[in-house]
Formats: sequence, C-alpha cells, structure tokens
Amino acid sequence: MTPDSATIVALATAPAAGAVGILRLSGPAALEVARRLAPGVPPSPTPRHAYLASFVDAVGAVLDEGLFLYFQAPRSFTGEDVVELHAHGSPRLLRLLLARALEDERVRPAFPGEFTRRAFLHGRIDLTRAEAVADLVAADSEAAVRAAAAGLSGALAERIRSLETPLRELHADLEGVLNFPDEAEGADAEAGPRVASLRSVAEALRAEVGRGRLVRQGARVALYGPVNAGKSTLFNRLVGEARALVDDEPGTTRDALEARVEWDGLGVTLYDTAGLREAPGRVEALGIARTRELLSAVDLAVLVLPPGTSREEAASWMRDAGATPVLAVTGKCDVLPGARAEQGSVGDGAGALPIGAGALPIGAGALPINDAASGGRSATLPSPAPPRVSGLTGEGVDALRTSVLARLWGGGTPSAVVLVSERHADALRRTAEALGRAEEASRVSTLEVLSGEVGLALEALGEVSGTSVSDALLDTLFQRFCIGK
Ligand SMILES: Nc1nc2c(c(=O)[nH]1)N(C=O)[C@@H](CNc1ccc(C(=O)N[C@@H](CCC(=O)O)C(=O)O)cc1)CN2
Ligand SMILES: Nc1nc2c(ncn2[C@@H]2O[C@H](COP(=O)(O)OP(=O)(O)OP(=O)(O)O)[C@@H](O)[C@H]2O)c(=O)[nH]1
Ligand SMILES: [Mg+2]
Repeated sequence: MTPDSATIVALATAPAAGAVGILRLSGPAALEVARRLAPGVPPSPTPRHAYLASFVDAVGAVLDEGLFLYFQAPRSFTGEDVVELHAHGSPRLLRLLLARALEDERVRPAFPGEFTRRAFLHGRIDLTRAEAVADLVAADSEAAVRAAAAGLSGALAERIRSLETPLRELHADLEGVLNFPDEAEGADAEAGPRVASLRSVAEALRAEVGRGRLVRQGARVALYGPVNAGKSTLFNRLVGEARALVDDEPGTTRDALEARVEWDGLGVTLYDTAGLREAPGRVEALGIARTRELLSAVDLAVLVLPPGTSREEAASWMRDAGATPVLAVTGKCDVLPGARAEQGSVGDGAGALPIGAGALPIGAGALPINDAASGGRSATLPSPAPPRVSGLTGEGVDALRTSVLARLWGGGTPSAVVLVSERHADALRRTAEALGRAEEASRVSTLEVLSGEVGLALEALGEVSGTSVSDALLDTLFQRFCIGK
C-alpha cells in the first residue's frame, strides 16, 4: 500500500470559467516543477506563504500573474510536498499550465480522488474522513453538508474508535490468556458480557444507515390516493409552483411528476401520482400501475383523501401502499363546513372519519382503524383524525410538512446524524455477526475460537476506519471522487 513516488497534478477547481483556477501538484518533484512555471519564486520558498508570481511558458513568455503557494511535506493536505498555482480562472490557460507541468517525466495526471487517497495513505486522515470529503462535495442539501462536515471533523471516526479500542483490548486480553495462561489468569472471565456490550454498540451504529441514506440522498415522499382528491393541487402548493396540471376531471395526472424541495435542510423528492380508481381507461391504468410501483419504493406515502371518506375506505386505500409507511390527510378541507362537520355528515357516522379534530398527530403511526365492536371510539385508540389540508388555500400545509418531517426523521436534527453508508453498515454487520459468534463461543467453546471471532470482528471494523482495507476497496472508494480532489 505504499504510494507510488510519482508527482501528481490536476486542476483543483472546476474546469469552467471562474474568478480563480487552481493547479495543484503533490509529490517530491512538486516544488521543482512548479518553479519552472513560476521562475520568479525563490528556490526555497517560505512554506504556506502566498507569493505573487508570473506564470510563464517554455520560452519565458508570461501567461498569467497569480499566487504561488508551497506546502512543505509533511505539513500539507496530502502529507507530501504540495504546490498550488492560483491563476485566473481561464480553462484554456489552466490547460496550458497543466500541459507544461506534465512535460516533466516525474509528473503524471492525478487519478480521481488521488490527492485525498494520498492524504489517507500518509495517515493525514482516516478513511471515514476521506469519505466525508466525497460526501461533502456531493452534498445537495444543508443537512447533507452539515453531516458530511461532522464526518470530516471526525464524528464517525470517533464512534468507530470507541468500539475499536475496547475490542482491541479484549482481543489482547484473550491472546494474553492463551499465550500466558498462568500470568493472565482471569482476564477472560468477563469476556461474554464485554462481547455482548460491544455487539450492541456495533448494532446501534449500524442502525443509523437509514438516517445516513435520508440525509445523503434525500427522502422520497409520494402523494397518492383516489382520483380527484386534490393531490396535484397539494403537490403544487408544497413545491411552491404550478408544476402539475390540475383539473376537475378525475384522472388528470397520468405520469408521476417529481420535484426536489428542501425542508428544514433535508432534501425531499416529492412525487405527484396518478389517482387510483377501479376500471380506468387503458392509458390511465398504466399510470396507476406506475403509482403502485412508486409507492413501494418511497420512504413515506401521503394518502390524500377526499372529505368524508369512510374509515373502511381509508383503510383500504392505506393498504395500497403495501409496506411503505402512510400518512393520511383529508384534502380540500376548505369545503368542509367546520370542525363539527363529521357529525352525521358521512354515511352512518360511526364508520366515518372524524374529519374536524384539529391538531396534527405528529409522528403518529398508521391511522388507527377501529373495528365495529369498539363502536368507533376505543379506550386505547383516541383515533387521531387525519390532519386537514387544503392545497387550494394552503391551510394545514405547513403542519403537513412538519408531520412529514417528523415521520421521516422521528425527532432529533438532521445535522446531528453520523453518516453511516451502506458500506459501513455492511462492515458493521459483519462485526456484529462475528461478535455474536464470539458470544456463543464464550459459553460453549474454547478460548481459541472466542479470540478468533473477536479478531474477525476487529478486521471487519477496520474496513470502516481504514486500518484493514485492501487496495481494491480503496480503488472502489476513491472512484467516487472527482479528478483533482
Ligand atoms: N487552496 C486550497 N484550499 C483547500 C484545500 C486545498 O488543498 N487547497 N483543501 C483540500 O482538500 C481543503 C482544505 N484542507 C486542507 C487540509 C490540510 C491542510 C494542511 O496543510 N495540513 C497540514 C497543516 C495543518 C496546520 O498547520 O494547521 C497538516 O495536516 O499537517 C491543507 C488543506 C479545502 N480548501
Ligand atoms: N375546494 C378545493 N378544491 C380543490 C382543492 N384541491 C383541488 N381542488 C379541486 O379539485 C379538482 C381536482 O384537483 P387535482 O389537484 O387535479 O386532483 P388530483 O387528485 O390530482 O386528481 P387526479 O390527478 O385526477 O387523480 C380540481 O378542480 C381542483 O381545483 C382544495 O384544496 N380545495
Ligand atoms: Mg393529479
């Protein structure tokens, strides 16, 4: 895993016109090569001092005037000698400077993520922080920026360390007993409980992958329900512009529409779907099939019900979402006569949804469905009424947004999240599984087996921090990065 000795070069800024464009070199020849482009800079420049310099071509003609910044190894981002040329942000000029740097045979173009990879290989940052760099660059919501920044300052690294350190100590204790049974007597006595508690730490960390995904990719929320319930009108209101067609003819929406919004810093992709109904036309039926497919893929389905929908009907609509959590709302609430409207207004009363009950049941689970025997009002289920909204007037829309976030997020703030990726979760799963087997071994097997499993747990965990990673894994990880990062 020793890095090669080549000096690498790449643009550190986007290849587009801008105020400033940066060419960055890292490696043993960085200073010498950069000084050939900026001969006015002294041979031993003061590290971290910004020199104003002329950048010249092969015959000494001036191409630009810019800043020259030298970072002396190991006090640099990569841990190697680094030079940055801060030129004017002309893509063509920067290509000229890049080509000049590449004329030296010690220099080659950097691979995607190679600067960060070198920072990792030189122990400047651990793997969780290197990955946080990529998360930060890719972040497209405020929550994603904040969570990545927490990762960059070592939040995940700290959590992993709090598992890795005691695990390593346990492993050392066990190996001690195995190697020096007389001296280390009793060091293994607590092995079972120690393993069990470490396992629960690993499981808890692993459980954060869901939140990590929500923050990283944003949540997906679909509006669905019967035709003509006011879904598209509500969608437009939530998005803040007239994206979806609205009409009083049932079956107006055929294709699902999507829009990206940011609520409380959390990215949310909102979908408007084709209304569901029996026996639609052929094209509309295709739209309905697509709605069902989408419903199974989203994080939350918002069921928009027309006023006066019966409890039985509502329950049946809710089943359409399958395993996806549902938040039911009563739409078009501006047409309701008032808070007492449900009394006798729909069907037989007992089976009707209480429409008017004011407050939003934030975080309430699925709409409780009372059976006939409970008389529609059981002692244990105070049957929260679906919150009322009107896409037309905007009433209840802010409260709906709050409810959606509460259902997606379930408390806490998105910025407090540790970004556990699918990759981390997989390594943590293997850690927990090995600890599970270790726990079993502590009861029924030999100390060798127990220690072996603890060793395997450590190895799996090392894939998160980077203490045990293969080159192949690093290749995959750093492919996510852009060139010059
Ligand atoms: N111009 C520029 N801006 C940049 C970067 C860069 O490489 N160049 N970065 C690149 O991604 C980020 C900053 N990251 C950096 C991290 C460490 C060091 C560094 O020199 N570390 C030394 C010294 C620390 C100190 O003296 O406080 C070290 O860790 O030893 C520099 C940049 C974002 N902004
Ligand atoms: N009074 C009132 N009318 C509404 C409201 N929302 C929608 N409507 C009206 O109801 C009709 C249907 O609205 P849409 O938003 O197209 O309903 P939809 O659920 O998307 O309908 P489909 O796409 O056909 O399933 C239109 O005439 C809207 O103007 C509301 O909050 N209050
Ligand atoms: Mg519609």
